[in-house]
Amino acid sequence: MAEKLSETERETALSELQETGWSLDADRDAISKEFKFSNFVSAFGWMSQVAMVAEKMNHHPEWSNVYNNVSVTLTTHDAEGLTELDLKLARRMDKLAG
Ligand SMILES: C[C@H](O)[C@H](O)[C@H]1CNC2=NC(N)=NC(=O)C2=N1
Repeated sequence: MAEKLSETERETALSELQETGWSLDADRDAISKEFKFSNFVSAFGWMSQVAMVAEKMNHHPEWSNVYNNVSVTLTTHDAEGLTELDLKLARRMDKLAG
């Protein structure tokens, strides 16, 4: 099982991820981001790609979609906080969003 990030690991990762629009929800030890697309089909296409990646990783996002907007929160339920898996999925999401 993935281990919770150390304080240093968390800070290093956050300073990188904040540059692409992720923010920390300190209460939940989770990271969140709003992804905006040009329309619903682009948003849902991206969600489909991410779903395949998430299933392969066995690490799943909390997300909701309204038209061209997808709100994402990542945390590791099993560890009750942020782990390397959340960082990995966040980076994959950014990459797939282009
Ligand atoms: C049994 C299964 O491995 C677990 O429930 C997985 C599935 N997907 C998961 N996704 C997330 N985000 N956190 C988890 O702890 C988690 N655990």
